[in-house]
Amino acid sequence: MAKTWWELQILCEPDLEDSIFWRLENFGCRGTAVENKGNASLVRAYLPEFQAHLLDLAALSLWLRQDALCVGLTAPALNWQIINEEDWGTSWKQYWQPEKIGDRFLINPAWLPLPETTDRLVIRLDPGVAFGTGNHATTQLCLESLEMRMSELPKSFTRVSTKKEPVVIADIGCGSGILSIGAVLLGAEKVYAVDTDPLAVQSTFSNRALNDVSPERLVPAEGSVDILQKLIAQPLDGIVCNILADVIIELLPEMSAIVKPTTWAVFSGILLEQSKAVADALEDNGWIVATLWKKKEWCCLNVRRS
Ligand SMILES: C[S@@+](CC[C@H](N)C(=O)[O-])C[C@H]1O[C@@H](n2cnc3c(N)ncnc32)[C@H](O)[C@@H]1O
Repeated sequence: MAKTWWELQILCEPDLEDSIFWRLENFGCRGTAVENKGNASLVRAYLPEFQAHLLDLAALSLWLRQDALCVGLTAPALNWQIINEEDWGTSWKQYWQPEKIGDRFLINPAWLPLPETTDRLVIRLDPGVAFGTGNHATTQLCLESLEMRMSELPKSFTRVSTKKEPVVIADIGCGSGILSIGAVLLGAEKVYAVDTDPLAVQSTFSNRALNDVSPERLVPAEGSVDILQKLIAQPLDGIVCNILADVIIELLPEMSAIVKPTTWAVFSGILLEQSKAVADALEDNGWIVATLWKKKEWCCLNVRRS
């Protein structure tokens, strides 16, 4: 575990938030938060000190500048400082507030009290070092798609299943487990949550406990489609996969082994300009693209097997 961390502070135009989050995620940052500063946004992110040299931070600054100038926006200002282990966990938490997503979800940070009354499905989260606080457009698109897909399940369906035909889902690239927990709350009988990053798997385990989801209903595992092939007893009813477009395209052929003619899937992590390449790859691998939903520069493809 790192003893010291870089705290990065990026003051930017609000329209740049998503591309900055994505850059930071790829840079290896753990935990990002955003605060409104008048007409601007202040993005904070944290990275173990040993993972980046000053030169890397300078390069990051250049990338952020280029990303902004490419879309005709003002270059953001990046500042950094070193902070201690004890401080990093608490420093970004104070900027992360409960957030409603779609018609049915409320994301509640683990350290804040639950609302006294709500008609929403509450996902309690402490993402720790994993991606998935719910404030990224791609996560929101996936939750909204799951909501739409799974609204056919009986309204009375809750954690205690009474449903005759269980819905079994895989969350590929689970991060904090936010989509897996969302799927369980919407009525999935069982969700397999896989991620190649062991810290993400650890985070999904913790969030499973935090949301009182039983180990039978949410099964986290380190790996990708390969591990799913070993874990599942029968083909999946649904897949949700929020990873980068290139990774999705690479994983598609392997997915054929875990689906059946009625399987549906939600793919996100796709920039609008990459949507055609992903849609073509999906069709080449036996999927029918039903809808494309967009938010900011990101999109989500809702697809089905037949
Ligand atoms: C954008 S995050 C999504 C997290 C969460 N599902 C959400 O929607 O907020 C993508 C996750 O995919 C994981 N990942 C990257 N490549 C992967 C692969 N080939 N197989 C499985 N997971 C992968 C990363 O470690 C990361 O946690």
